[in-house]
Amino acid sequence: MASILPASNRPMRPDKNAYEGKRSVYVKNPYLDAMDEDILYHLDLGTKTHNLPAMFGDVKFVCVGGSPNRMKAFAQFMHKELQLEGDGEDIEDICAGTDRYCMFKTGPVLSISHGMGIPSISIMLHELIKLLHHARCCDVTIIRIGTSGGIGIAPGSVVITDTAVDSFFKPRFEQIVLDNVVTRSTELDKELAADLLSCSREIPNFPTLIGHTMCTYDFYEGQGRLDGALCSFSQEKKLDYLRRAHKAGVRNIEMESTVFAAMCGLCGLRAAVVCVTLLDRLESDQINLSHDVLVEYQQRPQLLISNFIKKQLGLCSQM
Ligand SMILES: O=P(O)(O)O[C@H]1O[C@H](CO)[C@@H](O)[C@H]1O
Ligand SMILES: O=c1cc[nH]c(=O)[nH]1
Repeated sequence: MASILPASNRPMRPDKNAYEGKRSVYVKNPYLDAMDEDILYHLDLGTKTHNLPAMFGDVKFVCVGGSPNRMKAFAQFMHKELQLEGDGEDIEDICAGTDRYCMFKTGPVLSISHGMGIPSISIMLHELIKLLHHARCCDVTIIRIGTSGGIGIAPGSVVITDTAVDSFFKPRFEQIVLDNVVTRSTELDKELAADLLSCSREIPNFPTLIGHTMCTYDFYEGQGRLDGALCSFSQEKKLDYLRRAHKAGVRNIEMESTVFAAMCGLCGLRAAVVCVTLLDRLESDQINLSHDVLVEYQQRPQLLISNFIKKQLGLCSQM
């Protein structure tokens, strides 16, 4: 397997301490500057049709997650938490002209849906990162707030990812570029993860841990489930695989973290992945939580991130 990390693909970490000084959002594409216009097709935005610096120049926090409703609810929640004018209920979808993704802005917080899986989030990230670049944003923190399957931990636990790993438990994301395999690092910002963990400690009854997150290309066979339309392995093989994953430090499984970590790292974004676990995969495959429990679990990463953002903005007394 080719393992290529050319100089132009190495992470750009311009500042020693990410919390000090200005940190720009980088695009790593020599062709972009020469383009007369950049149409962000899947976001229904563009450099000629929209004044991106005016619309987005003040963005400091970007939160992404699979579901449009979750990301709208998060934007409305943040609106209230930041005590912005109005009740936020009528918040507008900036990407209403497309039904691929939805995007909401409340103060310095942007909330965007990315759909399910690596190809879907990858397209959104290309256009989001270009948007942040065109808008001349700096010091942006990006956080994926998602759901996942836990391994050996109680459902409802929140996992803050230190490193995203692939299905072989390796900290890498393999992107096919033309007919080459380009391997990119999936390290996330350790200082940010530690800050999020300490923030979680201030919320009562809030089980949180730091661990590796495994990112797969599929929800069923790809995550070792026995309940898909296809299954070509035994219960014993499934448990052996999940136990090996646990031994390698994996505490949860989802479907976007490797490409998220790789792209954000390369483009100078301080990034974190915070996912609640919906079940313990050593116990079951089916998600049979009641609607209310599911909603409450999905709110956990939102609550943590809202507290974190408020602290970063100096709106909380504790930090
Ligand atoms: O909760 P979200 O953000 O959708 O993410 C997780 O849920 C989906 C599968 O149900 C996958 O996209 C997985 O990564
Ligand atoms: O088991 C799970 C639950 C949520 N999301 C996943 O990708 N896997």
